[in-house]
Amino acid sequence: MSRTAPIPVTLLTGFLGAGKTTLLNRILTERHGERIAVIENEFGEVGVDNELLLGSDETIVEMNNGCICCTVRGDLIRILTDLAIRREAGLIDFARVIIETTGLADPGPVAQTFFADEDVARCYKLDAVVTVVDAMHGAAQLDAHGEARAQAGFADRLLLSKTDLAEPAALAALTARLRAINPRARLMDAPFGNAPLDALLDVRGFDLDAILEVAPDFLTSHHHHHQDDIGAFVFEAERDFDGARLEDFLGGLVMVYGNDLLRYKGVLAMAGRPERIVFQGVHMMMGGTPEGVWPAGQPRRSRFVFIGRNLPRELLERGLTGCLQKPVPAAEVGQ
Ligand SMILES: Nc1nc2c(ncn2[C@@H]2O[C@H](COP(=O)(O)OP(=O)(O)OP(=O)(O)O)[C@@H](O)[C@H]2O)c(=O)[nH]1
Repeated sequence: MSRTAPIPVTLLTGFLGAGKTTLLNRILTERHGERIAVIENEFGEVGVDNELLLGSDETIVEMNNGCICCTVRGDLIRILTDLAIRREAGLIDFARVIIETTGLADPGPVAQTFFADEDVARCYKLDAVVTVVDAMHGAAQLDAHGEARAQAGFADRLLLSKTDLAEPAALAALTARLRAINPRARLMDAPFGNAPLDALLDVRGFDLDAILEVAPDFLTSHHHHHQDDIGAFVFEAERDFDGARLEDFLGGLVMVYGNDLLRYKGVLAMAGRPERIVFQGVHMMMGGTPEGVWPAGQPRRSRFVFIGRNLPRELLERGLTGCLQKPVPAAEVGQ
């Protein structure tokens, strides 16, 4: 299909909330003079990350109907093939692809696609697996989740985010542990995605022989099972949130469920605030920042995604609905 050089692909991975989108935004907004096609895979059926990406004139393809490492691997092949065809026809232009996986993806099967599918292998070459590790929550994530260990094990680059928040002793212990899991990868501090671009792109790092050494069944294994108790809950609303009530509710929620709330994020409409409020949370750490305005002529529609273990869905539904501004009674409308 392709007569030109294979297109380099960077696989950006890391556990839920590690800082993948933050790093991606850093890459997209840096003046590197290159067009990048981005494939975003999110865990909930409704995505938020595409709204958080800054370099919006890039080609961005969303994959939200399943996790890239299992159910939607066929979609990934179709998307990659379609991008290559459109590029060759001169309809779009990009020099490389960055795939941001869900925080629960095992990068192994995704990397496998670049060797196992003929069309993909002809048009693309996997340049590197870049894994972001949260310096604050990383050790607990490595303990609890096989996916976090696989992400570290497959990495060509290990980037430590949130080094600004971690205790030096904990940081040293995590660094030693990552080096033991994956001595092959170059490891560096990258608070807020701050790492030199030339250390991330054109790494020519993905080494099939090295991978076959640590994962001999890499080219043949297909099955990956997510922990069944981890799920996503999506809440959408067209009434604004009451800021004080939302703060109270989320404060109480994380006190009780913080351990199991792996990740929550949203783009929210708050009463009295004209801007969109981007809300981010990982376990008990959360915060909101104003980011951009709502598109003119469209409803201020909030979208909130929670990812966690045994999520209290009913409580979330009731609690969040209770944080919305009360509807104006019909009798008062037009008075
Ligand atoms: N203090 C601090 N916060 C960070 C750093 N990197 C990322 N964050 C914050 O951590 C939160 C999660 O960051 P994201 O970049 O959205 O993480 P992600 O890996 O894309 O998350 P998911 O894709 O939802 O799993 C956001 O609130 C970021 O601002 C860092 O180095 N230091």
